[in-house]
Order: sequence, then C-alpha cells, then structure tokens
Amino acid sequence: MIYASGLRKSFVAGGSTVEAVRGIDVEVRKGEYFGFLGPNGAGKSSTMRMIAAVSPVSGGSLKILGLDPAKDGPEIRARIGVCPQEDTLDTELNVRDNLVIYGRYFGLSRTEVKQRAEELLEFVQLTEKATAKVDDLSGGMKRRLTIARSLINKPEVLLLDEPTTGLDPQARHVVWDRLFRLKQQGVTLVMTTHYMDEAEQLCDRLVVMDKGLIVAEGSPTDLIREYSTREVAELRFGIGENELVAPKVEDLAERVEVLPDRLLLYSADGEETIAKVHERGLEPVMSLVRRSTLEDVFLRLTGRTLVD
Ligand SMILES: Nc1ncnc2c1ncn2[C@@H]1O[C@H](COP(=O)(O)OP(=O)(O)OP(=O)(O)O)[C@@H](O)[C@H]1O
Repeated sequence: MIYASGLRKSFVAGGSTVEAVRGIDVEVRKGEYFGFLGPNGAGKSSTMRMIAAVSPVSGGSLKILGLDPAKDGPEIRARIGVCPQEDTLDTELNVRDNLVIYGRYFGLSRTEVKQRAEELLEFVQLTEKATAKVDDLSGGMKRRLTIARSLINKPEVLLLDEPTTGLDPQARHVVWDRLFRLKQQGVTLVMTTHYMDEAEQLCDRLVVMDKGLIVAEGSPTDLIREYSTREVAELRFGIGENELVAPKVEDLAERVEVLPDRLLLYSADGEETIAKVHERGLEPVMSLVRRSTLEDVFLRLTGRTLVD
C-alpha cells in the first residue's frame, strides 16, 4: 500500500536547512495498522505529510497505492483519508453538515453524501448529536467527528496524526474501539503517536523514529522482547539520591537507567530484584514492578524518554 525507500524531507528555514526526515525505508501492507512512534520533532508528521501527497518529497522514492505523489497527487488524495492532529472542523456548521460539505468536496452526490453521513454518524456514535454545533461537542466527540470526516470517501488507507492526543482516558478508549472496528472492515491505517500504550494497543507493526531516522522496526511485542527485559523494577530514593544509589545496584539487574525521578532496574523478575535491593540495606521511598513497554524500548534505543 505504501512503499518508501531512502525517503528524505528537508526544509529551508531562516537560511539554514532542517533535515526532518533523513532517509527512511518503510513498507505498509494492506489491512495492517502501522505506526510511527517517536518524540516531538522526530520527523513523524513530515513523513505523514509526504504520504498524504501534500508535501513534496525531498529525496528517495515514495509510492502510495502504487502511485507517485509527485505526479498522481489528486488520485492519491481521493483514495486516502487524512485525520489531522488538530481538529479542523467547521464551527459554523453543525455536526452532520461538517460531513456533508466534506463529502461534496470529494464529489459525492447529494443522495450519496446524505446516506454516507448517516452511516458515519452512527459509526462514531454521534447520531444524536447530528444537529449540534461543533463547539458544543466534547474533545472526544470532536475527534470522532474528525475521524468520521476522514472516512467520507471510503479511503483505502487512513492516515491518523496523533489520534488521541489531548483526550481523557475514557475518550481515548472510545476512539481506539472505533479504530479496531475499522480494522475489521479491512482499512489500512497509518498513525503517528508518542504514546507507547496507544502504539502497543493499535499497531501491528511500527517503526521507532528519532531525529529523522528509523531506529527500530517490528511488532510491539517483538520490539519489547528484543530491546528490553521482561520486567522493570522502578525505585525512587530521596531527592538527588537516585544517581548515588545507581552504582550500588548496577550488578543486580541486566541494565539500570537513571531518570530524574526514578531508577529503572531491568530484569526477568522485578520482585526478586527489589528484594535484593532491600538486602543491601537500601530503602527506596517508592518501589513498584511493571512489565516492559515500548517506552523502555525507546529509552534503550535513544537514551531519552518519549515525553522528554
Ligand atoms: N514547515 C517546516 N519548516 C521548517 N522546519 C520544519 C517544518 N516542519 C517541520 N519542521 C522541522 O522538522 C523536524 C521534524 O518535525 P515533525 O513535525 O516532522 O516531527 P514530529 O515527529 O511529527 O513531531 P510532533 O510530534 O511535534 O509533530 C523538526 O525539527 C521541525 O521543527
């Protein structure tokens, strides 16, 4: 569905060149949920805009649905759906009309667009809000409406830029549920996120990006298995003490990371690791055991946390 090789994007800003994407290889298969995971400035949005055929490629090659974005931009844009990070809904219009106007823009007839709008309102559970003003919707409802709008042309590929940023946990789960349903319908989804739990929940496969490059690729489970241990013991000592304690526990785990507020001890058995810490007479003010996540993978690969 999407094939990129040595893909690059650079911007000239204020006389200097910013290399936003520095040569990446990506292949997205039909029906797959594919993610770009990375911190702010990693180059995710720049990549998505090239895939959406709204930003020209600076180097390398890119094919979307077998088409060349430099030549076939209009056809690509007609066959994909784009859900931007910011809600760009028309606040002058009610909920239903936001879909209707968008559908007309895609060339759907009045009858087609009316039917499609009702289907989509139902799909995103906004039928009861059809005549409400956009400004009266909650953040989660606005996001669902934006997703519905991006589906108006029955896209083969849906591009989602940070689908749940800014939503509360319950609203995020409702969005995720709708995205799971789209998968059942066979839609290919490409998303960016800097939430590791979102990537773990939704993505079949993902690439971790940092500073314009891909630093790892695989399914969430494979990445965790490859770059982390099964469990992580998180320990907090007194203010400023974490760094002092770190050398004293280094031999108790496969790896120790010192974060500003915590020590992370990577091992197969977190409880056992904490017990050994106590045996050394070290008393953390907080300790817990959790399983490894993509956040740990990212920390291992880049030395930074995703939310830096
Ligand atoms: N239009 C532009 N002009 C100049 N520089 C840009 C432009 N768009 C992006 N950049 C720069 O390119 C780099 C990558 O930005 P990009 O938005 O692709 O990252 P991102 O991973 O999507 O981050 P975010 O999560 O903040 O959207 C950043 O250094 C950014 O400042």
